[in-house]
Amino acid sequence: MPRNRRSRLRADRPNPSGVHFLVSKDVLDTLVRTCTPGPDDLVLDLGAGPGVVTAALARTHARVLAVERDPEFVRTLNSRFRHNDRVRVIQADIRTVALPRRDFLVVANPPYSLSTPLLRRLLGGRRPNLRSAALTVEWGFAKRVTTPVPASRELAWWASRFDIRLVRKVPADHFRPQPTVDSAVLAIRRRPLSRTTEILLGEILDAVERSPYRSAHALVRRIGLGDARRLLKRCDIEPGRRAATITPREWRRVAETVSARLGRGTDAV
Ligand SMILES: C[S@@+](CC[C@H](N)C(=O)[O-])C[C@H]1O[C@@H](n2cnc3c(N)ncnc32)[C@H](O)[C@@H]1O
Repeated sequence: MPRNRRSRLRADRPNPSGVHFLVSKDVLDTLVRTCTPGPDDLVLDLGAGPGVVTAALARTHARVLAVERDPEFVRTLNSRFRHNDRVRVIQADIRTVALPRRDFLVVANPPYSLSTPLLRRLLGGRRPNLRSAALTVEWGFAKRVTTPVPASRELAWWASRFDIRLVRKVPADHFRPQPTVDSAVLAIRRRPLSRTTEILLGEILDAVERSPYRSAHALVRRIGLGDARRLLKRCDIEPGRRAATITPREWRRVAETVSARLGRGTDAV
């Protein structure tokens, strides 16, 4: 049977689990290049399947942790990487598997149904050890998490602590079976921030969630961050703007400015 007919048949097979395997070398290269792991890095492939991403990561000489729930795939992975002591296979659920206590990277094509719980785990914790990630996600999800003014407090929190960038669109035919929607490669990079900035940012985002229609000036004054008008001007934010229109990056600048002021022990903004 001609090759394209065979793959068309595979693509047409019902896929109740919603699992889509990557069949594009180009996308695989993009995923790896986005994170550029090296021999000193620890990289997680979450939802490793038969190991196409794991194999690409192994070629970078990074230490690789392949996490997979399905026992059959785990057997395949163990057999495929049995001679590579830089690759460890773990049979576990990516929603609960213990995350490394040291800095790590994630390069993966995880199940799309788990995109939100996964990002919640990777980006949402108090002191995230995730340094950077390259993930495939549904196109709509990618748009939601990269919009400049996120729709929820949780998305704003992620965006204020990490650079989240849409690297490229990935057409459905880059997977087997084909998903019903297009996908995207998402790049995520941690932006370190001090504990004080983190606390201030949390307070600001809480206040925005409570009072999205309040002006930035009224909101900052209510939180008690000093001379609100001066602080906002210094951060290039028009004080009359509605709180909900201000980007997480701009709020982060406000929190950093206040934090730096507190660090110097002076009230001057
Ligand atoms: C989209 S497939 C990707 C497989 C492979 N990474 C690839 O790109 O070809 C997702 C994989 O995650 C696995 N999986 C689904 N739910 C999981 C979970 N909760 N924990 C761990 N693995 C899971 C599936 O068995 C499947 O192998």
